[in-house]
Amino acid sequence: MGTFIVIEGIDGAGKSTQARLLAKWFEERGYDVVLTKEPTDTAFGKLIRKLVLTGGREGIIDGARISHEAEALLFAADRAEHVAKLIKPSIEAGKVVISDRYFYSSLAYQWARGLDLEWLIDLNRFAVRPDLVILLDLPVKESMKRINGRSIKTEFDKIAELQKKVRENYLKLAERFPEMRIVNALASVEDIHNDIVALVEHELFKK
Ligand SMILES: Nc1ncnc2c1ncn2[C@@H]1O[C@H](COP(=O)(O)OP(=O)(O)O)[C@@H](O)[C@H]1O
Ligand SMILES: Cc1cn([C@H]2C[C@H](O)[C@@H](COP(=O)(O)OP(=O)(O)O)O2)c(=O)[nH]c1=O
Repeated sequence: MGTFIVIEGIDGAGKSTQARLLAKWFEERGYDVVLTKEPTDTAFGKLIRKLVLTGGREGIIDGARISHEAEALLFAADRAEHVAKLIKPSIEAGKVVISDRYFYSSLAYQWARGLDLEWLIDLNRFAVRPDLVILLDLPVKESMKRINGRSIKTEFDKIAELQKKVRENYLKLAERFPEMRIVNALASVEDIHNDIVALVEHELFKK
């Protein structure tokens, strides 16, 4: 059996940067690595980008934004395909799977949208549990600085407010899910990478 590692955190926390570095670290040690992300690049992911992640007309059906419940179901559908077609087969083939976001994103974000946490957990029960989840934690102000210049999808303050709630949710989830480990993402890229490697070595190779 392979290994399944997930990187989580608010937008701009450094997930994709660290996922890439961790993938390289495993590759240099001879592992067969699958680096992947959610939302995926499949038709489901494209539908999410069209219906959920745009502030424009595309996210509107019959004059109203799509509901938060429909959002949660779209993310779950995308994830179901991701698990069935890529994650499960890769783990079974003995590979190291590294995913930039997973169902913890649905819990943190859709919960922040006001949906019921227990419903979200039930909805995502099909999703195989990772061996390790790295939660990159940093203040929203810092993440905002990092993504400044990226296309802002809605009004800035509203995003900051949502991200604050999402950050708090992640920290609460880390108390509930023992596979989640908090890493201080305020450090340099290199220091964070070293912290992640130390966790991987400690958590996955201790036996
Ligand atoms: N530790 C860090 N310190 C400063 N800037 C960083 C750090 N890690 C990543 N960045 C930069 O911040 C931005 C967001 O990083 P990224 O890895 O894309 O985050 P995410 O995938 O979580 O949205 C990028 O421009 C990246 O180069
Ligand atoms: C996977 C997932 C992401 N999201 C949110 C987090 C991000 O703000 C947004 C898009 O993720 P992001 O990582 O920014 O992907 P991309 O850069 O490809 O658009 O979707 C959820 O709300 N629920 C989920 O289940």
